[in-house]
Amino acid sequence: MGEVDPSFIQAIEHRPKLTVTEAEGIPLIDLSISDTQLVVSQIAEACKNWGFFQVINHGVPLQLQEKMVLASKTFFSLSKEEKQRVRRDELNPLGYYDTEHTKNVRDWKEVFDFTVENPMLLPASPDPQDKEVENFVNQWPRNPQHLRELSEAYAKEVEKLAFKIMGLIAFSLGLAENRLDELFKDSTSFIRLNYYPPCPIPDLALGVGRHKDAGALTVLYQDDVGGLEVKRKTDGEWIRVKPTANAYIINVGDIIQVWSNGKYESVEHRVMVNSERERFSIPFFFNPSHSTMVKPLPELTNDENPANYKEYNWGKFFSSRKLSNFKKLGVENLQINHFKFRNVMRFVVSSSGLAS
Ligand SMILES: O=C(O)CCC(=O)C(=O)O
Ligand SMILES: [Fe+2]
Repeated sequence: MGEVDPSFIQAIEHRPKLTVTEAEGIPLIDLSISDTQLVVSQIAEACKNWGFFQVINHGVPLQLQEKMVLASKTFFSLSKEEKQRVRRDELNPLGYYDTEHTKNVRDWKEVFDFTVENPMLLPASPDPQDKEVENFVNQWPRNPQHLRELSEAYAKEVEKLAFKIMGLIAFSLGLAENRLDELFKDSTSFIRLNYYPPCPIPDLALGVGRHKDAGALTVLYQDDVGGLEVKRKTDGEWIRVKPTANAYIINVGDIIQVWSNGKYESVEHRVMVNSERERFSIPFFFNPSHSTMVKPLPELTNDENPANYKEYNWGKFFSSRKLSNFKKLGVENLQINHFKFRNVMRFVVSSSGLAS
């Protein structure tokens, strides 16, 4: 084993256990069931109890998914020089990147990011006074040649699934199915191709460190290797999400947590790596337009159940996150907790659970 860059090493309390707990408990939901009420109630339970679930019979053509995975494998198998040609930088956050950090520890992975809307509009800076908006444009490698065409077709299909699940979630909150749809016009949704190479120190490093997804919803493909772990809400134990053939993993992001006024929480997760097999995954991050002001939905708040979060602008939040990854600020990056009201009267009995 050669020398490993110390920036990959997790603090002792965040290192993974090599004995894996694989729970049967993470719900598997069949979207082809004609009883919509049943599907909606399954989704409500899953969002409340886990923040995670898997879906089958989801409508994304299997052949397209297989081609997408194959193209991703081909891209990551190219030489470093070839991949660096589409490297992302401070000016363009899209493309290839191999030094991603989560909470200031380096992740054992390489990624390739592209947006669904091309170009994508985002604030030029996180500064609230700066009103400038910038266009971000995808960068495509020369190889594999068909990556662009394939990625665009795949993005369309997965986006359809994301809208469908968002509709079911809205329904489960007592809202009209299309209540949130318009917020995803001019979306900032993006897809990440993840490649986790075999790792000589799987007990010290992580493919992705513990984090919550900042957007609305994540629709994730994972291969059969396994490694994704979810922090179980009941006891804080890290639980492995069992790879399930032809399933997508869905998780609630921070924005749904705020929209639902905390009813559906965004749950922490991480990715373990292993010393034998490389792993591929493809998350689709379903994000609203940059101009969206995120706050608890008025239909879900009232005098008895007041808003638990202050309003924030999604575009500014997103660009602040992107920037903190480049600058490696050495401090905690922006979290939705920072927008939580500290209502002493309401939370006096459970103050310990609020500080996180
Ligand atoms: O690779 C995975 O299974 C999940 C990756 C992830 O959580 C992320 O990219 O946000
Ligand atoms: Fe994630």
